Order: sequence, then C-alpha cells, then structure tokens
Amino acid sequence: MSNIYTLRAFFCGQWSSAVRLDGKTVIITGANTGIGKETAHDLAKRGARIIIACRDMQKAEAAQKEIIEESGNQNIIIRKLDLSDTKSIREFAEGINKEEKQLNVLINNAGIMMCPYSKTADGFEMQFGVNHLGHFLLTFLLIGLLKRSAPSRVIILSSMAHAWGSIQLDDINSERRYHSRRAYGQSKLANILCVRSLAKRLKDTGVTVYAVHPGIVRTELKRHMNLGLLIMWKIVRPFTKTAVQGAQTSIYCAVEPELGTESGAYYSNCGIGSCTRAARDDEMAEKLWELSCKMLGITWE
Ligand SMILES: NC(=O)C1=CN([C@@H]2O[C@H](COP(=O)(O)OP(=O)(O)OC[C@H]3O[C@@H](n4cnc5c(N)ncnc54)[C@H](OP(=O)(O)O)[C@@H]3O)[C@@H](O)[C@H]2O)C=CC1
Ligand SMILES: CC1=C(/C=C/C(C)=C/C=C/C(C)=C/C=O)C(C)(C)CCC1
Repeated sequence: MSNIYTLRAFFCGQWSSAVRLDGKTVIITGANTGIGKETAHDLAKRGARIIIACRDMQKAEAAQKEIIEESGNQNIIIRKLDLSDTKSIREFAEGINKEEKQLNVLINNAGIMMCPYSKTADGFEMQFGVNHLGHFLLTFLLIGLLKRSAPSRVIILSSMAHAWGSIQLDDINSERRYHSRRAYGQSKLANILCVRSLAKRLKDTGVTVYAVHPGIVRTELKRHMNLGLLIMWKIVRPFTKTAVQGAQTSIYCAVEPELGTESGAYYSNCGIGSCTRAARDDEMAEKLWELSCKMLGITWE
C-alpha cells in the first residue's frame, strides 16, 4: 500500500502566482538549505519579512546573504533555533514574542531523516523530537502571536513517508526497538495528525493549518539514508524534484488566497494530496496530542 503513495509523489506540480506579502512576517525553520531556503527565497521576492530559524548561525548567515542578494529584500533576519533542545525553542520563541509585532506565516520545515539512534537534549528520540515535538512546542509558544495576527497560517512539512511508520504510543521514543525508516515515518505521520488536531482547535480563530508533502526532492536530507534506499534513490533520481520545485507546495499553502478558509488537510503538488488511513485517524490524533503535551510538560486544550 505504501508504495502507491510513494509512486504518486513523483508526479510533479508547478504553481505560479503574483501574490505579494509586503508587510507580512514569515518564520521558516531550517531555511539555511534545501526546501526551506528556496521557500524563503520565493517569499522574500514577494516582499515578506523573513525570519530564518536555524541551529547553525554560520549557515544561516550564508543563506541570509544569498537571499538578500538575489531577492533585493533587506528584511531577512536570522535567529538561532535548535529543535532538538526545548530550552533553545523557548529562548527563540521568547525573542520572537518580544520583538515581533505580528506573525502571519509559520513554516515548520526543518527535518532530519533516518539518523542513527540518538536522543534530543530532553531525552526524546531524535526524529520524533525534532520533526514533531520540537515544532509542536514552537507552535504552542507562538500561537498567541499567530492568533493576534490573524488571518495567519501554519504550514507543517510532512512527507509521503508518513506511510512508512505508525504511532507507537507505548514506545514513542523507540527505546525497545529502533528502525530508522519507521521512526522517520512515525514523525511524519505525527506531523499530519498534529495538523488535523490543530485545525480543529483553531476553528474560527483565523489561523489555518496545512500539512505538506513536497515531493521527492534532491536535498541534504538523504545524508543518513541506508544503502538500500540510496540505491533506490539513484534509480529514481531522474524523476526527483529540485529544491525550487520541492518548495512549490509550501509556497502555495503560504500564499494562495483560496486556501484562506481551508484548514487541516494534506497537500502535495500544489493541491490536496492522498494520505493513508492512519493519517486520518482522529482518535489517534487526540491520543498523540495528549502524549505530546505530557512529554513537553505543557497544557494545550
Ligand atoms: N527532500 C525530500 O525528498 C523530502 C523532504 N521532506 C521534508 O521537507 C523538510 C525539509 O527537508 P529538506 O530541505 O529536504 O532537508 P535538508 O536536510 O536539506 O534541510 C533540513 C533543514 O532542517 C534543519 N534541521 C535539522 N535538524 C535541526 C534541528 N535540530 N534544529 C533546527 N534545524 C534543524 C537543517 O539544518 P542543518 O543545515 O544545520 O543540518 C536544515 O536546515 C523536512 O521536514 C523533510 O522531512 C518531506 C518529503 C520529502
Ligand atoms: C520509487 C520507489 C521507491 C523509492 C522511494 C524513495 C527513494 C523515497 C524517498 C523518500 C524521501 C526522501 C522522503 C522524505 O520524506 C521505493 C519505496 C523504494 C519502492 C517503490 C518505488
């Protein structure tokens, strides 16, 4: 079944729109490279104030310089954010809440795939910790600002790889058994379930939420891929997307006016995408929400 979703992901969509974002503020996590950098680049050309949230300030500076030079937009800010450490997430959000008057688009883009087993500073399995829990906490800490800036949007990068895993409520940190591809799948499934729960909670607030599969994209993400998948990657490489193509669905969800009233769905190729049944399981979405709050020690009804 999961291969059907994999194959769908190869059909490439292109999107173009002249929508401007002058006077709007956008935060993009992991925007120093890959899909995030191309998303930042495009939104910068539309006039937005862009906050690049990265763990490596040297890489962030290089991306900032490149985006300013190529877009002509001077309003490109860099801020330190390490999603594998809740202290860093809290410090980042505190700075944003203090300095920024508004936040119109939050793009939870940063991600890590199929790394060897490791844990975040707070003891969470790395892929679940960074890809889901880190962004969950970040969104929680910025939700007040997003609501005050409504209409505003939250975009969460998921993947067709959500079909590779399931939510292991009794071993969420893969302590008993770790399989790097399944753990990545679990984190990306968590991203879609989180979008569904978040959309419900944000109903009538003017904050809308979108899950995105960007396509199979030639970026640094594959750095930890095992040999088997790397061979597959070589075979399918001619059909993969460039980072610019991979950024299109994130850009579409950030700016398309028609999406302003839609919330909670999964997008790919600049339109509604197909996700697995597990990704539409609202009962599991609620259980995951509760568990995420408990793990992070937060109360978010
Ligand atoms: N490429 C693909 O085929 C697909 C990608 N996606 C998703 O798209 C998103 C972007 O991926 P892509 O551009 O391909 O990947 P890249 O590896 O090129 O970029 C990932 C970004 O995330 C950052 N990052 C990783 N860990 C952390 C952390 N602990 N704190 C802060 N930032 C972190 C990286 O920082 P640094 O440079 O410092 O490592 C980098 O900026 C991810 O969420 C990924 O899961 C989904 C489907 C397919
Ligand atoms: C084409 C194809 C495959 C290759 C898939 C690849 C290479 C996926 C990469 C996904 C990424 C990078 C997801 C990120 O979130 C399979 C499943 C082996 C078998 C079915 C046909």
